[in-house]
Amino acid sequence: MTDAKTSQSDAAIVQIRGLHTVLNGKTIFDGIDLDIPRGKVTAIMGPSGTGKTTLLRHITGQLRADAGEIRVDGRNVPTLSRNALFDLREKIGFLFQNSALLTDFSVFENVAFPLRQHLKLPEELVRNIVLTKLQAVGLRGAAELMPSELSGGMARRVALARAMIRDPMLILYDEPFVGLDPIALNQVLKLIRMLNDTLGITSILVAHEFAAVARAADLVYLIAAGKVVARGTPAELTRDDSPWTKQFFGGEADGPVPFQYPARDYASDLGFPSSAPPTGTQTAGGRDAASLTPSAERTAPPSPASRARDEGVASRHTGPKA
Ligand SMILES: Nc1ncnc2c1ncn2[C@@H]1O[C@H](COP(=O)(O)OP(=O)(O)OP(=O)(O)O)[C@@H](O)[C@H]1O
Repeated sequence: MTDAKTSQSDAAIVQIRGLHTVLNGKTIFDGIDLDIPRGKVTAIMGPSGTGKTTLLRHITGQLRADAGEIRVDGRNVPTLSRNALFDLREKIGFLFQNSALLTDFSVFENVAFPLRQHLKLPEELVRNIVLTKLQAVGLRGAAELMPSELSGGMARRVALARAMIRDPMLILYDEPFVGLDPIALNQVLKLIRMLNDTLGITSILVAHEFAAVARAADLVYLIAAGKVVARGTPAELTRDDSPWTKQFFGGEADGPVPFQYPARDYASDLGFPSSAPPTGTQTAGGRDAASLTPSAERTAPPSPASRARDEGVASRHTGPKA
């Protein structure tokens, strides 16, 4: 695992220790430790379904962990009262991939919404704050447009203005680049970096696009199979040659990231006697936490049942391939 000069525990705004999460019987996190350095852009990457959004939900206290500490700005989130949690969330901005704009409200009213919802400010002040944020994302001139009149990239930037409206200490971006053309993607990317630096906030960026992440992030965590499998600057991860980083950043179909979603033994699912050993707790990556060996390193010949499970192509009529 690589290391990064940028992260030190004492500078971390988010500190996660020993995080364990099981959802629907599936282990999503199997003892994760993670530090998000203050004032930096940290990317969380990993295969689909590995728990990146779940991690964001832990940070905001929307989802309780089965075990572990999640400290945000020094406060242990799982132990916070309802009011303390509410106070904490006031300091966190969110940007989701679908932008989540209110379709019946103008751009101006969408951005003003969090101010109007929580604070009783004079209208002139609301107007100044909203226009300042819209100016920062380049859309002051679009203040009177409705969401249906915006391109995907513009909608994302409006959502970004709304996420910043209350000057958060931390912004969480959940796949902010999805569906954007290269120009819009680069605009959002530049904004994430620029707002982080000029406003002195901390950003957590969940994204799949490594080329974009490499340009915006100071630090990258790669999560897979319930664990942090790599951590470092984008340059460090590019050089890292562990099977996880090679497969994930090389976009290769084969490697430790399994193709199959965790499932019961294939042969017994098809009504044949099972020759597979009993499986332990499945991780989000779909493999037992204790058996993260890349497939190339497995030495024993596969049993018919495990071959059928790996290949996943046998039909109900022919049964698993022998
Ligand atoms: N509330 C829930 N109850 C049960 N299972 C859940 C719940 N939320 C998420 N999961 C499961 O947890 C796993 C992780 O989901 P999550 O959305 O965090 O993954 P992700 O890494 O963000 O995926 P993607 O990159 O595809 O968005 C998935 O297998 C999902 O089905």
